[in-house]
Amino acid sequence: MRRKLAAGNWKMNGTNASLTELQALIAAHPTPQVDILICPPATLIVQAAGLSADSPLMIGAQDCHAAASGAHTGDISAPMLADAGAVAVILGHSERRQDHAESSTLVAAKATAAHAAHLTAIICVGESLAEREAAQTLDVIAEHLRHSLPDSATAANTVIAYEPIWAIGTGLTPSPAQISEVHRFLRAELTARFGAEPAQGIRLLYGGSVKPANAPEIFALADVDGALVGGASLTTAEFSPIITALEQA
Ligand SMILES: O=C[C@H](O)COP(=O)(O)O
Repeated sequence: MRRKLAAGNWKMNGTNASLTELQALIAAHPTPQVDILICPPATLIVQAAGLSADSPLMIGAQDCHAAASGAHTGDISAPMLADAGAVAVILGHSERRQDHAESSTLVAAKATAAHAAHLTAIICVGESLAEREAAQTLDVIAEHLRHSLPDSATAANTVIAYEPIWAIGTGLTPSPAQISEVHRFLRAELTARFGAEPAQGIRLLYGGSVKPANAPEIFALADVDGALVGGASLTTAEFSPIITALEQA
């Protein structure tokens, strides 16, 4: 049985003042029936981890370097994130693939580093609108998955997030049939690579314009084990009902 996961990605948003939202979220969900993870910007990880230390809410990061330490100005390593209090790290988000030209091979190296630091790697895959319109969605997903996922991936240390690029921050979402098709495909690809039992345990998140209004329909789909939420994770008013919808799914 896969435990469901509501993950919030604050992206490049948030200052100390935003920690009041985190406090409110912790207070609103003292005994959640699902895992809750907030990935604030790196500058807030230490404070966020301190605030949530006595609660079930977990703190994650949004990226890490593939090396454990060294001359990489401006970068942060997986052991540093773990030391700061993070338990997970988002890797291969489309915004990093686009803004920083990150390849799937690099994502796999980062995931290997995350695993070595005992962080859960949340590995993102997803097609652009042009790729969907050219009927290349499953090919793109297969390529992302094959090359971004290291052999060290297990159900305990890896989560896959399907995020169609055209649905991120746009208010657009794929139809339930489109989400189901990709999640079914992801499960089949994982089964082919890792075997049925390990593949059954890996959680698959959907991400892209998840809001309180559409969360129940998305969470009702087979093989959707939760969500990676951007904009709606910034406030407790929006994220809390998404968590509740996941608990009730
Ligand atoms: O990591 C989160 C996703 O990019 C989704 O962002 P969004 O919920 O603002 O569309």
